[in-house]
Amino acid sequence: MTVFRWLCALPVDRGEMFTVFTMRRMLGLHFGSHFLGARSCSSYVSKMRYLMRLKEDDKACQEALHSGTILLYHKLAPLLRKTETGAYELPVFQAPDVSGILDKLGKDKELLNNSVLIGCSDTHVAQFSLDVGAVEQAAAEGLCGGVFVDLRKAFFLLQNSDVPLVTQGQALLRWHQTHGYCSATGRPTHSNQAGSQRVCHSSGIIYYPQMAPVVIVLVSDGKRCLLARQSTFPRGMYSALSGFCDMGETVQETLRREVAEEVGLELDSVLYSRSQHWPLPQSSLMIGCHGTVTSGNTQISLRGSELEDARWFTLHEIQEALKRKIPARDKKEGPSAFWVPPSYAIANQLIQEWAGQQLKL
Ligand SMILES: NC(=O)C1=CN([C@@H]2O[C@H](COP(=O)(O)OP(=O)(O)OC[C@H]3O[C@@H](n4cnc5c(N)ncnc54)[C@H](O)[C@@H]3O)[C@@H](O)[C@H]2O)C=CC1
Ligand SMILES: [Mg+2]
Repeated sequence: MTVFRWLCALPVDRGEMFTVFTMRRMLGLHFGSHFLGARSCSSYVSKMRYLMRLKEDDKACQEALHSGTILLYHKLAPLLRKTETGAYELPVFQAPDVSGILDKLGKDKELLNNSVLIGCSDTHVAQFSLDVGAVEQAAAEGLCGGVFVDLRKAFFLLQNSDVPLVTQGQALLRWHQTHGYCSATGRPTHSNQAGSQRVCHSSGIIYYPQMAPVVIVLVSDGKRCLLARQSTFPRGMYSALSGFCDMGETVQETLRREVAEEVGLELDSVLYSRSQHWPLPQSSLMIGCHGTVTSGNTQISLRGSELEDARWFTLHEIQEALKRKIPARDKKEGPSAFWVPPSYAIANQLIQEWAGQQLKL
């Protein structure tokens, strides 16, 4: 029995997720390699301390903005630029470039101060994102030499390594755009320079950017895996089961409930795999797991209108779907050929991980 199978055998109600986290760390599996990364610890610590300072010190953050880099968005659509090879990249600007563009478009250069901090390079060059939705889109595109693209589409166009920064930038901008008022007093809230919090001066309430916890689980019966589709998904796309955590639930309670609610199955065991920030439609922290059901417990029963279809797929079907161009456009296979979310999405990563483990059995 492989390590994967052995870990999967942990019962869902006794083998708490924490046990699984610890075991995976001890075994040096995926979790460890994500977590430790390749960079030296001291450079990482100094970066994190620098970012902390920028969040706490408005003056230092404003200085960092003037020497930093900025990603641009228009009504939350990131700016992309097509390269000579036909690939898309994320153009970055500096504060004087953005001031110049705003000036040419007749807008107040003060708009630059709405930039929010999203990270910094190894050499402490701060990275910001800014929404220039107040200016005319085509004029801004002309001056910036790119196009503002809906984030969903950008997932298919960008390199995977560019996606986390662009989604983080969009999510933080969206949060500011929807938290302009205090929910207790109705008065305006004010952001700090970094954009890491907003405060209502009248009530003193401080608001912090939030993500909703969501579980996503790839259920397997040992030989096949279960994927489902909502009617709003693009044609032919199936994904792993997912659902928002209810107030007061643990991760394993949500996993068990969502699988029971959506497909009428009872999970036998679960294994934490990885997590991902997902910006759509609003920020979620996706907690990705593998789940198993016993072979006598595989009869799917859909409830209500949430899922349009749910099916068991064989390893061969999954391998074909992973190879397929997405969205599926192969004329021979027809527009509704089965495909899975793009490689950046955690659903895809869970599917790939399952397929890899099946091949080792
Ligand atoms: N990155 C990835 O690979 C994937 C990401 N997702 C994301 O996971 C999220 C949850 O997926 P679903 O299966 O649709 O969830 P779900 O199964 O919990 O159903 C959504 C429904 O739950 C209710 N709900 C409860 N709490 C909510 C909250 N905090 N925000 C919004 N609705 C809430 C609403 O009625 C909503 O229509 C979605 O945002 C989706 O974009 C889903 C699949 C793959
Ligand atoms: Mg769901």
